[in-house]
Amino acid sequence: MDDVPGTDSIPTSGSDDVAVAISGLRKSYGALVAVDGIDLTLRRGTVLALLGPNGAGKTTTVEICEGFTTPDAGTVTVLGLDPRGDNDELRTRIGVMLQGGGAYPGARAAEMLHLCAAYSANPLEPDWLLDVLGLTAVASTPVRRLSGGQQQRLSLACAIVGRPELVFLDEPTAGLDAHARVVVWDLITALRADGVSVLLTTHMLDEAERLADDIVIIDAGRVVAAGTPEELTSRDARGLRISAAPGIAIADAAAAISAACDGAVVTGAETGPGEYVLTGPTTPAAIAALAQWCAACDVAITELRVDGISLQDVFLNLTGRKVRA
Ligand SMILES: Nc1ncnc2c1ncn2[C@@H]1O[C@H](COP(=O)(O)OP(=O)(O)OP(=O)(O)O)[C@@H](O)[C@H]1O
Repeated sequence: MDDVPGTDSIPTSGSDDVAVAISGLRKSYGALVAVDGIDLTLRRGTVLALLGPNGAGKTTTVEICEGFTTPDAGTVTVLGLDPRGDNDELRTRIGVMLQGGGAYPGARAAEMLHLCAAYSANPLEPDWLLDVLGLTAVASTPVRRLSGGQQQRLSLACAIVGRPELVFLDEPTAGLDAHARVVVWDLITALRADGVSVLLTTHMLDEAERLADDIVIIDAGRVVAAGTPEELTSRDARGLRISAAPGIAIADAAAAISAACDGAVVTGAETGPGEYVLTGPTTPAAIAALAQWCAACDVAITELRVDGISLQDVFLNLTGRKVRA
């Protein structure tokens, strides 16, 4: 994709190189603790992916940054400003893509985008954006008649048409087909290349791995891991993958390998029904210990591989496999 046209004028100056700084952030809804002491930093001109299972607190965190929700404790600065106290100034400098759109349902797609563009002193060309996002053919279709994926793309267009310095994208590719996902990924890459900072929430590990400079994994309102995609996946870069019956005591297998390998750190996870990964040593001693454990426990392995560890393995190891409410 071409660069976003005319983005030389995007202001990236500021007192520092931080777009979003969050420290000790907390938010509860009654007895439910949605955000439980989150710290994170989005560097200017980079993409940060906030990853987490359902209900982890991603949207709450982003809504606090956008000024829509008041935190109970902690500090948040966005482009050096207070999201609630300085909301009027921030509105002109940030772009927000909400889950579920936020457009006027009666307006036509192009009208909607032109309306969003009219709020900016120096907007992107709306018709160019419609074209890039594959929406030209539905430009005069009322928003309520657009498909879910078309509404999602229009929502993204509305978030970026005003040339924001910083854009919040809440699950930007949820519900999009494979072609549309790639278009959105290319657009996010082009925004980053033009100096725009992006805070992205996603469930899609491949999306985070592909787009993000930094990844923060949260679970139950807390940060459980943070780093570059490379840092997160090279922490335990290799492991043993096995296929066997679902539900075997993989933690016991991990303990057996650890005991045979001088107490090396070994973690076991079932990454899919009957599919397991044991992160840690892959030496002959580790494989022999695994085989001995299988023999002792009457576990039949149908496949054994020595493999690299993916972000999905790291994510499942950290957040478990239980489906969240
Ligand atoms: N306005 C609210 N009132 C009560 N509970 C809320 C409210 N908003 C969020 N929650 C709860 O706070 C927790 C965190 O929700 P949040 O939407 O931030 O999670 P998420 O990580 O974005 O989840 P998902 O991936 O499913 O969108 C959830 O248990 C949710 O039910």
